[in-house]
Formats: sequence, C-alpha cells, structure tokens
Amino acid sequence: MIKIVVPASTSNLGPGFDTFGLALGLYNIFLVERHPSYRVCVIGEGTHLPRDTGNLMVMAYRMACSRWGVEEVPLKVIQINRVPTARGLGSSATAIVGGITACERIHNLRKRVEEKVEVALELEPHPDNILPALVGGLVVCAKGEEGISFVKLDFPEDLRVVVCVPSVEVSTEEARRVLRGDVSLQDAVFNVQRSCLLLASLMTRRYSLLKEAVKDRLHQPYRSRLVPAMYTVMEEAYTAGALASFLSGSGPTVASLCQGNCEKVGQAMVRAFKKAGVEAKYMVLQVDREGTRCHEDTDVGHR
Ligand SMILES: Nc1ncnc2c1ncn2[C@@H]1O[C@H](COP(=O)(O)OP(=O)(O)OP(=O)(O)O)[C@@H](O)[C@H]1O
Ligand SMILES: N[C@@H](CCO)C(=O)O
Repeated sequence: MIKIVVPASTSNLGPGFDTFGLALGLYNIFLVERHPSYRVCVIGEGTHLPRDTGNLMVMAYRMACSRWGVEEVPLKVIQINRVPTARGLGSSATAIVGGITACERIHNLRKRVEEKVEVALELEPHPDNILPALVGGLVVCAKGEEGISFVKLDFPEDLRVVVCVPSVEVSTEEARRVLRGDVSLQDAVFNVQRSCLLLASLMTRRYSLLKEAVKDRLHQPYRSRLVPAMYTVMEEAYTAGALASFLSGSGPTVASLCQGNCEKVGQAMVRAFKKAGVEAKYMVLQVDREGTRCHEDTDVGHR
C-alpha cells in the first residue's frame, strides 16, 4: 500500500489572484493499492464525496494514466481527509495531486513538476493551489503559452497562518462566477503594486507593510457578498494583533498571518463570524515546506 500525504494550501494571499499559493501544515492522506475494481473510502472531511470513478482523486489518476500513456489499473483508495471541503483551503487540489502522484508511483514513473501541473490544470484551471500542494512553501506561478512557470520561495519561519473556517460552504465555481470579466486600469495597478509589495515585505521581513500589501480589488470585494461579515472578521483579526488578513483562496475561510497572538486572533475571528450568525472554528497552522510525500509499503499510521 502506498501512503500519499498532500498539504492543504491558501491561495491569492489578497492581491495575488491565481498567482500566489502557500502550503499549510494540514494534510489529506491517500492510501492507495491495486484492486480488482475501483473502490473509494472517505474518512473525516467530505464524507459526501463520490465513492466511485466520479471521485476527483480517481479522475486525476485516470487522466494522468491516459496523458502519460500507461494502462490504468483499478485502485482501492482510502482517503483520510483533514482539509475541509469547499472552504478555500485547496481540498480539490489535494485530490488532484493525490491522483497524479498515485499514477506516478503505481506505474513507476518519474515526472517533472511541470508535467504533473500540466495534467492537473485539465481538472483545475488555476495552478495556485496545485503547485504548493506539490512542492510546498510559498509559490509564485504564472500560466503561459509555453506552460507553467513558477518559483518556490522560503516563507518566513516565524510566521503562522491562522485560518478561520466558517460552517458555510462556497464552491470555487460559484466564487469565480461573481467576479468581473474586466477590471479598470486603476484596480489592476492597485493589485500589481500590492502583489509586489507583499513579496518584497515577506522576503525582507518588513512585517509592518503586510497590512497594506494584502489589500485587493480584483476578487475580495465581489466575494464579500458570499462570505458573511468577511471584512469585519479581517478587522477583528487586525485588532487582535494579526499582521495580515485576507480571504483564503476563493473563501469562505479567512486567513491571517501572525507572529504571535495566534490564539487571540483565531478567537477574535470566530467571534466576528458568530456575531453575523455563522458558526466557525480556527486552526493555527505552520507553513508546509516539503509538499507531497509518499511512503511505500509502510505500516500506515494516521499522520
Ligand atoms: N478531498 C477531496 N477528494 C475528492 N474530491 C474532492 C475533494 N475535495 C474537493 N473535491 C471535489 O472538488 C470539487 C470542487 O470542489 P470546490 O472547488 O468547490 O471545493 P474545494 O476544492 O474543497 O475548495 P477549495 O479548492 O476552494 O479549497 C467538488 O465537487 C468535490 O467533488
Ligand atoms: N485563485 C483561485 C483559488 C481557488 O481556490 C480563486 O481565487 O478562484
């Protein structure tokens, strides 16, 4: 049996829409072995997920087999999910990366990251959750005619990510539908400035700049109507000592970067959601620096 461990991720980080992704120390585990027919068992988050070939992990496995010219063998998959689904924490990316990695391992292939991303993009067209799930750390990515370009950067070790996960679900599809197809030059410039400032302030540890650097005009203003009290939750996080606060991916989770005060920030965000009538929970997470890892023929413990 092969154990594939894939990290959750938060993407966009405010202004870097479809560009920035950060791997988180929260994992979905896929236990995989050859089997006479496809079988999927889901433990933990997402018990509603399909148990057959309609499961995204299996779809990704089959897609990789087809693109890489190997004959698929049916799999038994046990998913141990810790990443909440439809919350902007890259759950679908873990499934896609899990399936592609299963193909690589089951069929003894060695593929470059770029080749894996190419397959993944057929199932999820934006790379900002896929790449951190694969390689870990803070990833800057760009999709072009020649394929994917990306750089993995070292995220400051002293920062934690406090994620506040509300009980409401928002699908990525819905959260992309509410966006505008065109943007003004002013808004484009606003986001370019802040995206660059965000990377510069993280790389030089100038944390006092982060609050300005995570402001966004391309997606958060439109998504705020899908996420009750979104801006209030961010404000309360700042009051409690957060350095930066933004919508995690397409939401509805709100993520805050903290150097200290993690519990205080988490509790403040939960209270703000509650005031708006929404139950929520928080988690204090490290950044994952390794990305997807595999253990073969091991005694499978639950990580
Ligand atoms: N762990 C998983 N295993 C298998 N399929 C999944 C998993 N997580 C999500 N999916 C599938 O991905 C599809 C798209 O999910 P969606 O983008 O709405 O949520 P998400 O990926 O959990 O959210 P996000 O990417 O914002 O974290 C869902 O229909 C679901 O079937
Ligand atoms: N960049 C994507 C991430 C989806 O999780 C979006 O914001 O729609």
